[in-house]
This record gives sequence, C-alpha cells and structure tokens, in this order.
Amino acid sequence: MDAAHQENQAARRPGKSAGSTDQPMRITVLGATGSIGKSTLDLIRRNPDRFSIVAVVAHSKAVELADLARAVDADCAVCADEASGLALSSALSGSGIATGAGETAVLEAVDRPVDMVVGGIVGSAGLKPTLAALKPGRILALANKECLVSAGDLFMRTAEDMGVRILPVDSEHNAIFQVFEADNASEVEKVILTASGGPFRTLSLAEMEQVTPAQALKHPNWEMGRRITIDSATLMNKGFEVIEAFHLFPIRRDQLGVLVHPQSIVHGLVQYTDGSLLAQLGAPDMRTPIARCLAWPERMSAPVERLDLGKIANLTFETPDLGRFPALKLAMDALDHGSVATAALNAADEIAVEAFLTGRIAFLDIARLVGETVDAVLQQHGGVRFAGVDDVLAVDAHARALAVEWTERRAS
Ligand SMILES: NC(=O)C1=CN([C@@H]2O[C@H](COP(=O)(O)OP(=O)(O)OC[C@H]3O[C@@H](n4cnc5c(N)ncnc54)[C@H](OP(=O)(O)O)[C@@H]3O)[C@@H](O)[C@H]2O)C=CC1
Ligand SMILES: CC(=O)[C@@H](O)[C@H](O)COP(=O)(O)O
Ligand SMILES: [Mn+2]
Repeated sequence: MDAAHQENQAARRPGKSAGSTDQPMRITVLGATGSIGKSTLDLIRRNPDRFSIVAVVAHSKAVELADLARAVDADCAVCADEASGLALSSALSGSGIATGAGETAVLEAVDRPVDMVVGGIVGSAGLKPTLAALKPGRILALANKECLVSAGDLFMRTAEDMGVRILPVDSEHNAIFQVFEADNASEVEKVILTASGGPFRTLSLAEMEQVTPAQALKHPNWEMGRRITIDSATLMNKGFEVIEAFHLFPIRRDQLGVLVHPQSIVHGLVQYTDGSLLAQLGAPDMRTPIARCLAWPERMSAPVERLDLGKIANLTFETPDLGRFPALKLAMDALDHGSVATAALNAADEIAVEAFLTGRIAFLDIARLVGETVDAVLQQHGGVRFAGVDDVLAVDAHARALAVEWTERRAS
C-alpha cells in the first residue's frame, strides 16, 4: 500500500465515537457480576483509554464484585444487598474504591455523573435503579428486558422525557437496531426475532413433563444467567422479547414475528416494502451486541469468533409451535392486554422459574402458573394505568403473592 493510499484510508476512518472522545467515556455497570456485566467489563478492560468505569453494582456477590472493581479501577462498588456491605468494604479496603450497600447506596451510585449506564440487572429488581439511570445526556445500554416487560410504557416515556437514548443490548433487538433504517421506518413491513428453540425444541409435551432443571439449564448456544436460560427453554424469553421489541421500535404489534432458528447465527431481521429482508448475523457471543452499544455510533473491535459461513453451511428456520411452547403465546396475549398483564407476566414468571429450579413445580407448570396468575391479576387490576413505578411494583407484588400461593397449592 503506498503512502497516499494509507493517508486516504486513515482520513476515511471515523475519528471519534461516544467512547473515543479525548476523555474516556464514563460508564456505570448495573449487574456487574452477571453474564452481561462480565462481558461488558471484559470489553472495557481491553480498551482502558477509551472507557473508564465509575460504578459497578451487583446484588450480593461481594468478593466477585470487589475483584471486578479492582480490575477495572472503578470509582465505586455497591451491593444492593445490605448484608453484603461488610464483605464488600473489607474486600476493597485500602483500594481507594468507595463502597456501599443497600437500595439508597445503589441509587447514589447511579446518580454519579456518567455518559452511559449498562443495565444488566436481572428481573424487575432492576426497574428502580435502571429508571433512576435515565438522566439527561446519558445513553442507556439496556439488557434488563424485564424493565420493558414490567413497565414498558412508563420506562419509554421517562427515557423520552429525559432525552435518554436507549441502545438495545439484547442480541435480537441489537440485531434489529443494526438493520432498522430509522429514515425508512414507514417502509418497514415486519420485524422478526429469532429464537434458538432452547434445549427442548424437538421434545413432545409428554417428554417435557419430565425434564429437570439441569437439562433446562443447558442452553444449546448461549452462556447466560439462570433465569433467562430457563426462559429460553420455555420460550417465555422470546415472548418477553416480543414485548421488548414493541416498546423499542416504532412498529405495531401485528408487525412482530418470531422464527425458530436453532443455530442462533441470524439474530434478527427487518423486512421492507420493497421485499428486502435485512438481517444481522454473528457468533452467539454477547460481546458483539455489547460492543455495538459501547462504541455506538461507531464500531469497535470485539474478541469474538468470526463466522465461517462455508463451514456452518446450513442455517435453518422453523415456525414456533405455540402448542408445545404456551409461554410464548401467554406473553403475546399479555402484550395485547396491556401493561398490567405484562407486569404480572414477568412477576409470575420470576416466581415460577425459581420454583422450578428448586424442584417445587414441574417444567410445564411454569406456563400454567403464569397463565393463571396473569388472568387473576387482570381480573383485579385490569383497568389500572401505571402513573409511576409504585403502581407497577404493586401489581408486581400482587402477582408474586398469587404465584407463591399457586406453588404452595402444587406442593401440597
Ligand atoms: N446473559 C445474556 O446473554 C443475556 C441477558 N439478557 C438480560 O440481561 C439481564 C441480565 O442477565 P444475566 O447477565 O444473564 O443475569 P445473571 O444472573 O448472570 O446476572 C444478574 C446480575 O444482576 C445482579 N442483581 C440481581 N439482583 C439484583 C438487585 N436486586 N440489585 C442489583 N443487582 C442485582 C446480580 O448480582 P449478584 O451476582 O450479586 O447476584 C448479577 O450481577 C437479564 O434481564 C437478561 O434477561 C439479555 C440478553 C442476553
Ligand atoms: C443472547 C440473547 O439475546 C438471549 O436472549 C437469547 O436470545 C436466548 O436464546 P433463545 O433464542 O433461546 O431465547
Ligand atoms: Mn435475546
């Protein structure tokens, strides 16, 4: 390559991104000890000039959080669990890293000035801190999909009021984000989320009656936390993702579709009125969508496997079977019923997944429990409109109580 060509190439290279300004981009990571949190911190550690970590937040894994905080030289580390505060402060004593524990400490950590917050807490426990992260001038890289399932309208309204840009971390939504042409939104016909189908994709309902937590925790393609892994096995995760997509993109409910794609290589697709179907492909490694968010609107290098499509050879697609995977239908129906139903859906599912993992209910009971709980909550709170987070948490608490009763009846 001659010098003039090199100069030309360099001139075409984008100079700065949200993360490559003169000052490093300041980031807070919620759910730092989880699968999303650790993938995020891995990318950040590889780019110390580009990013600096302000706060890392977890629930109770104090020692692990302390190690991560040291590794990225965070300003502060916080456990949401009050009782883990002592373990955290001793693990970080002498490090110069500030520590805290409990809900107020989490909200104070979220309040520290940053450019981006990565929302990687699991479940509706993430709702308050992630809502609190919505402050003017920030970007929210959102993985915690339960925020949108529990409180999508409220969450998106707050983000809009605050002028916060939400970048989707969830692989399907990140894929769609990458191929969704905002300028041609009115020409979008369909948005398609792919689903691996989970470990029980080919099992009959009778066979699924017998499956164990250990089998359900073996996702065919992704390494993830326990809750989302079980949700993938029931396809509730895909139902949540339909709700998530409805809130994230300017589309109607009837434009959303799900396609089972066992290889998890094609993550999401957008179909346009001219017949074009645009897709994003990548190895099943969350560092690709996370990197897309961290570097947005540019790109950055990510240490993920490169696809060799010649070797992969076959990409296959199937229509989801709602008879064998009723959780997907429950979620789509909940979206049609509105906010109360989706909040109850998430809360009931959190209880159901935990009950399954601890051997108190069977795998197929998850959808039974969730369906009956959503119906019962709708009967009582059907017409409620969420004005604030406390309204959401009231429905969430009611659904949890009913779901616990369901589990107890099952066990007796
Ligand atoms: N893993 C993945 O590949 C993907 C995940 N997502 C979504 O991202 C979110 C995180 O998933 P994942 O990383 O797999 O989950 P993990 O179970 O691996 O991690 C959950 C994280 O949340 C923290 N946490 C739990 N409860 C609280 C709380 N009350 N306050 C503060 N922190 C809390 C945990 O802390 P501690 O370790 O101390 O308990 C941990 O850091 C979920 O919403 C999931 O649906 C979306 C797409 C892909
Ligand atoms: C990695 C990710 O985004 C998960 O949400 C993943 O999609 C789960 O796999 P399923 O497609 O099996 O739900
Ligand atoms: Mn996903």
